[in-house]
Amino acid sequence: MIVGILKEIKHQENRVAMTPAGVEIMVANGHSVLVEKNAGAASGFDDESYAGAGARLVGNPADIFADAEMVMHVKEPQPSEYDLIREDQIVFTYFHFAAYEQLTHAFIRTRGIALAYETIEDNNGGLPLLIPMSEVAGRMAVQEAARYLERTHGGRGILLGGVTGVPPARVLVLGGGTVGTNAALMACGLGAQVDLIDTRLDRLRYLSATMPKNCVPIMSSPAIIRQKVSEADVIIGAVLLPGAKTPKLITREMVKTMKTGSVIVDVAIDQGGCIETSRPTTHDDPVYEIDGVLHYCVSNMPGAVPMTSTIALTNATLPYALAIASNGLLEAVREFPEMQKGLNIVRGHVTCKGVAEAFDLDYTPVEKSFYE
Ligand SMILES: NC(=O)C1=CN([C@@H]2O[C@H](COP(=O)(O)OP(=O)(O)OC[C@H]3O[C@@H](n4cnc5c(N)ncnc54)[C@H](O)[C@@H]3O)[C@@H](O)[C@H]2O)C=CC1
Ligand SMILES: CC(=O)C(=O)O
Repeated sequence: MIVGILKEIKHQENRVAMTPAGVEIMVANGHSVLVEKNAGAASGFDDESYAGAGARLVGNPADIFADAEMVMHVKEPQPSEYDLIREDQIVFTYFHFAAYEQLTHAFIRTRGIALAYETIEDNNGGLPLLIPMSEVAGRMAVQEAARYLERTHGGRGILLGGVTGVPPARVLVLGGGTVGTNAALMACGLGAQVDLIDTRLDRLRYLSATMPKNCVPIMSSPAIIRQKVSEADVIIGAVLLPGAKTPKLITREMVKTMKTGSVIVDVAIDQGGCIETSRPTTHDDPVYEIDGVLHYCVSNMPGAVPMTSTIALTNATLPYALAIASNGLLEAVREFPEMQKGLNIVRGHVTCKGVAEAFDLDYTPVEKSFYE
């Protein structure tokens, strides 16, 4: 198969969809890999290393869209790319359609095949292509919160861990999945007092048994969230309903009860965010203030640490990309059944229930979409 690796064009996105080591494996398996010039530069991979791995370097993204049967990105296609996507072309990337109505309608019109990293889901509810970036974003969330709590960055002027005789900051983490657990571990490591909220009793039981003593796993309810919000110095939003728009668990009224200079990091912003006052921001201008509370809502946080993130992402995506290239999409889905849930839009049909519900569109089961 001809596989295309595009340079990211989303603002301040520095990752790339495949490392030279990944390209070498694709080429060794008989595939042609087209890599856009400079695609890996910000992740520390120069054009020579891609050429050395057997890639053909291409100057113009339009040529990659024209030749490749599957194109790989990190983030969602941008408006300048919509018209380049061809019917039946596989686009393998993070889409987060439920948060982007314009992108959803544009992709439907292309009649291409959208295979979304973030909704590939195994039988146990695991999200193998979201996990590595959620690990990065969860860990980063605490770094960012610590930075913006500093007075010099507009925050309350407190240290997450406190010091002898001075209490630590209180951190509220909404969602005890990958982002939430990684954030809680980092905050605990720095000495903060952490409340970690989730809806799943079995998950809470596991977290109670494995998390440090300064982390308290708690069952989610509007009442407990209301109480904990008013006590928190930091809130980290890490809730997910795969494929769907994130529920708003914290209202503007609740944000008003927070202390001046406290910090919200809404990591879940890529699916719409779980706090009513959240709106997407960029690495250039990551923070804004509402009712005295700083909001950090960058929708591509791992893009700030591309050398770590690009390798972690390729480690997870490569087996799937290789299976598609070697055996075709349908056979690859038979080999890795979790990929079926990754198919969000197929030949003009919305095949992900969460996306259909977000925009009141017709839902078509994947099996039907290939034959209509
Ligand atoms: N902004 C960024 O750069 C990045 C954002 N993300 C996003 O972070 C979000 C979380 O991702 P993961 O941790 O991987 O998902 P996950 O599926 O591992 O965890 C989500 C957790 O939310 C819990 N949950 C659902 N409803 C809840 C409720 N009402 N109250 C409390 N908890 C609830 C679930 O039980 C689950 O444990 C996703 O939207 C993901 O796309 C991930 C990576 C980077
Ligand atoms: C998960 C995601 O959207 C990201 O890593 O940017």
